[in-house]
Amino acid sequence: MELQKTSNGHHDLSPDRIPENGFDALENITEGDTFLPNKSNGKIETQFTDFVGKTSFGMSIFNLSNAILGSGILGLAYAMANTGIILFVLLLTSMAILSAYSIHLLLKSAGVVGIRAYEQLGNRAFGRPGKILAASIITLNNIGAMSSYLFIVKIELPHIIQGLLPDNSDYWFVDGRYLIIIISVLVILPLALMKRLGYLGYTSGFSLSCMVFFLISVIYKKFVTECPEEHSYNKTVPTESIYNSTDGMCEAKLITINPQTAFTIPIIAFAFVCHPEVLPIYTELKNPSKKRMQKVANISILTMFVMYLVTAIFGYLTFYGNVKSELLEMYSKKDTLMLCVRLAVLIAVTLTVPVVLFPIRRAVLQLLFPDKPFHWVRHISIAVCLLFLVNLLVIFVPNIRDIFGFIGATSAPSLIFILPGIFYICIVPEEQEPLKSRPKIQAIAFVTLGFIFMIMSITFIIIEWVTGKKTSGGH
Ligand SMILES: NC(=O)C[C@H](N)C(=O)O
Repeated sequence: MELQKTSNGHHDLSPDRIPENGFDALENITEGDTFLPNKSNGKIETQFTDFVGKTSFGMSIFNLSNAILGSGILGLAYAMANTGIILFVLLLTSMAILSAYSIHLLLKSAGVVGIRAYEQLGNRAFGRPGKILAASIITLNNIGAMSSYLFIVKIELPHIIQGLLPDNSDYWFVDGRYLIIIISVLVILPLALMKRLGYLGYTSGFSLSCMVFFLISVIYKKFVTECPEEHSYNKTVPTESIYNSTDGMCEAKLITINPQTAFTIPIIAFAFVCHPEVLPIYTELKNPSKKRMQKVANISILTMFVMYLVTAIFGYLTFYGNVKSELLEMYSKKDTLMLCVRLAVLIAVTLTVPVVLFPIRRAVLQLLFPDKPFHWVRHISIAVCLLFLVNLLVIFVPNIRDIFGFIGATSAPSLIFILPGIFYICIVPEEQEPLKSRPKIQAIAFVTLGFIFMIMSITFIIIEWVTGKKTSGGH
């Protein structure tokens, strides 16, 4: 059976298996006697005795690729414009490798104790506070992902409507702020009120096809679009190019640094987050073994790496220094092909919003009302509050870059680097790997790197926000 979407809006064990109000229920399954540590060949291996995964190797790759792929792809050309091609490729490659290493740490920790959910690793490492911490970071990440999806609606729906209108008049219904409220109330809320995700969980195939369609169009457009010499988007701070002496907006830079470079690592980190999905997908895998799951992860990461690189390069080589933090926004409103791409991406992200909302609500219910049975009032009010909060955020945040930046600098390094490293250090027993053994030292270095990324990114982003506001008086 295919997985359903979960923590970052992607895949989940079927709701029939994990009850709506379910972290503790999950904990009973995962940490009870359903997993039998099996000491064969002198190695401790844990088997999922209650559950036989049925998802094939290929389907698992598809599911994990879907978990990785999201709105992050739209920000990568902007990231490349602010680092230059070489620096970007180096950073993207490093993040892909580190992301695969992080999955190795998660799989190894999960293998020791037989756990199938990210939060449960937190529980195993630090008890309830660990579980609450992991759940809160996943929730923050999901709220960020949800906001970025809704932000795309805010930017793109007006473009689609304008593309269909004969004139360019500024009607109220081409204002993205009103449109997201309308879409939230008429489309997202009713879907979010369903008791179960049902078929919504299966939209992943559709989303992936939309993104492939987007990718092909971005490549095609590179060859038929002239670089806009004079674009309405004004850079407020001059670009300082190390490699090129001239500062033309229509030439490719190999290495460049400017204040917006601060957003590069967060955008790339955001784009690779899929880590809360890895263990549920592992549980569903047919003939599961760590090696097999690592292969699934490596292939998915490699595929997404190629997709990200191609999008960034062709997006950048179409618009060069003019490119905005949401690539789609750059294309002409009157272009029929791009109108179709916009529509496809828009439907995909709109359907993903309620799917991302479900796990957030589950976490909130679990944290605030742990032992209470299902109740419609709680179910509905949490969805309404979450949507209200995300709408407010999307209305007041001026740029999708700020969402990528904030989430990519806080929850993304925590989910990719800090938590998996710490879980590994705490969960893998000293007898098996002492603190001074190579794998543990590597894990410690990995956690440190995560903290460095986090502190560096947050500092640079705050500096950019403060100085950027001073020079431009807002955006
Ligand atoms: N936080 C996430 O789940 C982001 C996802 N990797 C994306 O690119 O949209």
